[in-house]
Amino acid sequence: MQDLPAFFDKLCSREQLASRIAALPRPLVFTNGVFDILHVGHVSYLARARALGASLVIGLNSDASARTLGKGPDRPLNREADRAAVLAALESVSLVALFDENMPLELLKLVRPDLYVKGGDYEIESLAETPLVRSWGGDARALPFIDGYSTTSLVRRIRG
Ligand SMILES: Nc1ncnc2c1ncn2[C@@H]1O[C@H](COP(=O)(O)OP(=O)(O)OP(=O)(O)O)[C@@H](O)[C@H]1O
Ligand SMILES: O=P(O)(O)O[C@@H]1O[C@H]([C@H](O)CO)[C@@H](O)[C@H](O)[C@@H]1O
Repeated sequence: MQDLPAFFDKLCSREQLASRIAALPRPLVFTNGVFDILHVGHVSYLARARALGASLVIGLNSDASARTLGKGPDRPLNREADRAAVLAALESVSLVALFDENMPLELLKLVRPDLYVKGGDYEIESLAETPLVRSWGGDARALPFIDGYSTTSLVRRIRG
């Protein structure tokens, strides 16, 4: 594709990560997920996350990684490059980096965010990410869950 929109610059390879992270304003907020079909729960959550800092980095599960999470045999429906581009188009998002592991721990060690967030569908104190981020003086917080919105329920409705 030629003449890509500017938001494609927010997609970041592992090789570029250190220099791109160093250039972002702090405090830096980090979250991760699959974000298969974007919905109002996601975009509200990401806007709230961004408002807690000066930049927001997304760790995005690769397709291979997402397939291990038990969301269904045909998930993710959107490929990683497409999920990354949709997130990058959001004003709230500063950078999107893929991760291939089951959990984003190696990526977190490279980014070293000031704040780690997940939605209220997670018990933040029980996540392995929480003590890791606190080990360098950062913190972790759960953000409000907006009831009635999930990719899985959307897929069920579309399929009748
Ligand atoms: N309705 C919602 N309100 C607030 N945050 C949400 C909501 N849905 C998802 N999130 C957050 O967005 C991030 C990505 O979530 P995820 O991709 O699992 O969305 P999902 O819609 O729950 O998908 P799925 O149904 O496939 O599990 C997670 O950190 C999650 O906590
Ligand atoms: O989109 P999801 O399913 O909310 O994202 C998952 O979050 C997990 C969480 O960080 C607990 O460790 C993570 O391990 C998984 O790889 C997905 O990103």
